[in-house]
Amino acid sequence: MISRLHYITQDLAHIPHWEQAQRACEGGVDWVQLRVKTQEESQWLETALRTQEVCKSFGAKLIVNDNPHIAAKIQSEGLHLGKQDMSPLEARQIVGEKVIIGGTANTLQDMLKHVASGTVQYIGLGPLRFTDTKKNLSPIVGLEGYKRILAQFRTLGHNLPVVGIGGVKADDIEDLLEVGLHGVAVSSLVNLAENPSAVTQELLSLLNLAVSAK
Ligand SMILES: Cc1ncc(COP(=O)(O)OP(=O)(O)O)c(N)n1
Ligand SMILES: Cc1ncsc1CCOP(=O)(O)O
Ligand SMILES: [Mg+2]
Repeated sequence: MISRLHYITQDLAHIPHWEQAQRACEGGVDWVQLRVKTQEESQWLETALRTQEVCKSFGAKLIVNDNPHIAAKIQSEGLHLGKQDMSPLEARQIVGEKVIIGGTANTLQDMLKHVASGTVQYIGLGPLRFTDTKKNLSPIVGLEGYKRILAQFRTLGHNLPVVGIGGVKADDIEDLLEVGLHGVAVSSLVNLAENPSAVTQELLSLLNLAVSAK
């Protein structure tokens, strides 16, 4: 089952990835994506192992961003790949059949490519709006973009879960689920909050509310 809240760590000078994961898990998150951008392989592996320890202690799934080799080494539950990363089919050879592979999309064509691969199990579609968290951001999708792309995707008979990403705020959740997203992926909203666990809790209850209103 693909979670409705994908919590994502980020490189921050004042707090390591595993502590970020701990705060989000304390808020109830069960899906943690480790998104490391500035560490060499050996430090990245150490970070992944420490973050995995935290996730295991909370029963949360760990999704490694970008790096199939680290995902395979630590046997994480998942791996997320974008357009600039290894192809999901190639990565599948490295991580094996059991690992959940997610893929990034910015357009309907990207989504259809993931379906055609036969190996991607969820899609992260975005960005919803501008965000400082990612460099080289793809064109903004916006709420109207989600509405149009998801309607076309479902009309074509596809039912892969799709999560919205990029500048997502608590106030967006109701609208995003209404247009057909399965859930949302958030990073800085939680990581830069004064009380990250409380923000996580709030996001989870808003998602639950939106799901039960469907
Ligand atoms: C859930 C989710 N969706 C999209 C992304 C973005 O992945 P990518 O395009 O590879 O960009 P980076 O995160 O690697 O900068 C994601 N990480 N998670
Ligand atoms: C990884 C990624 N891909 C598209 S936007 C984004 C960053 C999401 O972070 P935030 O929730 O802080 O905008
Ligand atoms: Mg990537």
